[in-house]
Amino acid sequence: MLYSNVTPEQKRVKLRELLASGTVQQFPGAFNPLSARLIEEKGFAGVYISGAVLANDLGLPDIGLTTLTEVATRAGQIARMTDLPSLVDADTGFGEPMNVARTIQELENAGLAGCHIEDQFNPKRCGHLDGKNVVDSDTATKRIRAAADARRDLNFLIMARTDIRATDGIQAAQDRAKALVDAGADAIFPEAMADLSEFQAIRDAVDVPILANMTEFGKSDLFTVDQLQGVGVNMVIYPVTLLRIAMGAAERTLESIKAAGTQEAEVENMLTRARLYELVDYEAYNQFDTGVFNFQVPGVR
Ligand SMILES: C[C@](O)(C(=O)O)[C@H](CC(=O)O)C(=O)O
Ligand SMILES: [Mg+2]
Repeated sequence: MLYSNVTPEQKRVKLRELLASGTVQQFPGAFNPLSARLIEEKGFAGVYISGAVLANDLGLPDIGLTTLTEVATRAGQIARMTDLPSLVDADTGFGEPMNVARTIQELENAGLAGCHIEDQFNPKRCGHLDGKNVVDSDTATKRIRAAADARRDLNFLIMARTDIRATDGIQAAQDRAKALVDAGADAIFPEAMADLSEFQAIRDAVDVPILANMTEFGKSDLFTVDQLQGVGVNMVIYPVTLLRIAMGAAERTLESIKAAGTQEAEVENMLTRARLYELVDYEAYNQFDTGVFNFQVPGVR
């Protein structure tokens, strides 16, 4: 009932264990708190909270318009609804190193297990689009050092994302990954890898866990868990997948209602009322104090 009873500290320990397991851990992107429940129920290892989804959900493009407050608030709402560890996309960390330090503490306060901070210039771009720019190594490593020093829970995961592959190639990505690890990064997110051999190149360059971003319509093919396991990847995210599929269904349904004058044909594709109640654990609320409350809805389907 209400929120997860697993503490943020426990979730951070869990995330560390998952990343040390030697097998690829799948983190689908939750587009709202309820979808995090679904991700947990279906047996995934953890929940990813995408900056693109957060921005797009507000009707905005993913170009660094969202604020720390918006991201920490929404990520906290998602994280508290699941027992799983949640990793959030903190974009460029919302400013200079001191802002990055505050970002980390706010995300700790919001109950996240970790976050990633990237080396793009502001305004940032989607990592799979052309025309993005990266900061120099000094600026990038200062961001990560500030992040690592700011945490009060040493298990809060600081993942450094580098977008440098697109601008300077895979060798530069290897060098940048090494520098970010030296600056205190616990894990590396090499963005927009062209193929599996590039993930292998990053694996060869650093000893920390690495993440694969399997976003659709991007620069990378959609590799399977087995393929990613083969090149030493530790964690895979499907950041925008659930939002894309949900919005696709919403669009088709609106068209269908418009054309048919009723949603009747779409009902079979819907989450039923009973299933929705199950996901929000309606029954537990009923049990809370049956003497005072009685929310029973007999025969719900
Ligand atoms: C992972 C990512 O940073 C995100 O915000 O989810 C995006 C995903 C996308 O736009 O498809 C990215 O820059 O790759
Ligand atoms: Mg992002």
